[in-house]
Amino acid sequence: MGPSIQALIAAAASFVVITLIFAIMLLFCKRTYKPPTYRTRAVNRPQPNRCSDLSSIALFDSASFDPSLSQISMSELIDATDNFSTDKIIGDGSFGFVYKAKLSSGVTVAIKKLDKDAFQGFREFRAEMETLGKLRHGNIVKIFGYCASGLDRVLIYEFVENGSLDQWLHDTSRNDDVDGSKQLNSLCPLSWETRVQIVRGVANGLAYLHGLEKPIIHRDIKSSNVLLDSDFEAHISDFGLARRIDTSHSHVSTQVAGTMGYMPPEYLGGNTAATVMLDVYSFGILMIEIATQIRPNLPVVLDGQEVGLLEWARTMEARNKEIEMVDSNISREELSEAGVREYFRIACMCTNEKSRERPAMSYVVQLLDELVA
Ligand SMILES: Nc1ncnc2c1ncn2[C@@H]1O[C@H](COP(=O)(O)OP(=O)(O)OP(=O)(O)O)[C@@H](O)[C@H]1O
Repeated sequence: MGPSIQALIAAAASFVVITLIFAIMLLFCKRTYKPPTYRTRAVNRPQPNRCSDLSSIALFDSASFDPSLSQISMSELIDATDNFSTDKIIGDGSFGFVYKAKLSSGVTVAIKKLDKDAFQGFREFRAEMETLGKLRHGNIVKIFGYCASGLDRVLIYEFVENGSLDQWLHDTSRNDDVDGSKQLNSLCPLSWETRVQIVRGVANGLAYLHGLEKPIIHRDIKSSNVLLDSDFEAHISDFGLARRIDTSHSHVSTQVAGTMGYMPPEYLGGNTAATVMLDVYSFGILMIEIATQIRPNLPVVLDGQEVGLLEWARTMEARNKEIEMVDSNISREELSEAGVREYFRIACMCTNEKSRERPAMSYVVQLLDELVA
């Protein structure tokens, strides 16, 4: 009798111990599991910690928006997108999906529906409406209208036919032939001439933003925020992090945000006073990315060692090996040595460690005009 009671107690004790171990493991897994995500926007994204935060930012004053922008009803957007059907998705940004749709007027637009639970989404909506909503320039994407219904916020843009530069540079599926064989289509890879034209367009758009009476810092210049129209003309998009500088100041104090690989050293070091030189640096990195077809956050091998893209580009430039840096898919006959050298010289000027020594975008436009000529 005695041993069987002991055996029972031992069995019960082991059951309790095993259950406890399982419970602890479950708890641990729940805490550490993070769903996979390919959204990589802000390095420092403010999160709502009180309900009032969300409701105060959710309220908006449409009086500060440009009156020429159309306010579009949610029912029209639901009709145009088949109730935001996944078939209509053309992109996925940090704050929601982007849909392609035709409005009842017949205009084709890109519709960005901001995630309802994203606090930053409401800020993005306001920032876009209050900056981009008032801008008119050939190298800046046009906002067509908006929809604010309950907690839903939707931004409606002109549709830019050739999508983002990022896709043209890095999305290899674009090169897949129908039967899956890797055959480059006639536009891929982008020619050197087209790349220089795109760079010039972005420079022109930035020079416009920085030259406004109250300059605008974009703060997130990168290849996925450059859209290409049917003529491969560049249109700067995504003004969710943009800030206006007051006329009496040369900077704006703000939280550090942006995309890794494109942010200047002074900003990464925690300096929260953002100036237009922040965009100049990101633009220089973008120039290197466009020429080399290498993502700025990936390491490059130099003399058998992995280094950052910028360090590699600077070293190669110092060794007069600019042509070797150019994407190997571009025919060498297309390249002029002097032109490529000047291209990288401009990129290196823009990415100077010292922000004060970077050139103004208006001067960069001048240099690029001479390069094109
Ligand atoms: N006006 C537009 N016309 C055509 N395509 C667009 C337009 N706006 C956005 N897209 C597509 O949707 C994608 C997502 O855009 P979005 O600005 O939301 O995010 P992102 O810039 O790619 O990423 P993140 O938000 O992390 O910076 C773009 O890369 C582009 O392919």
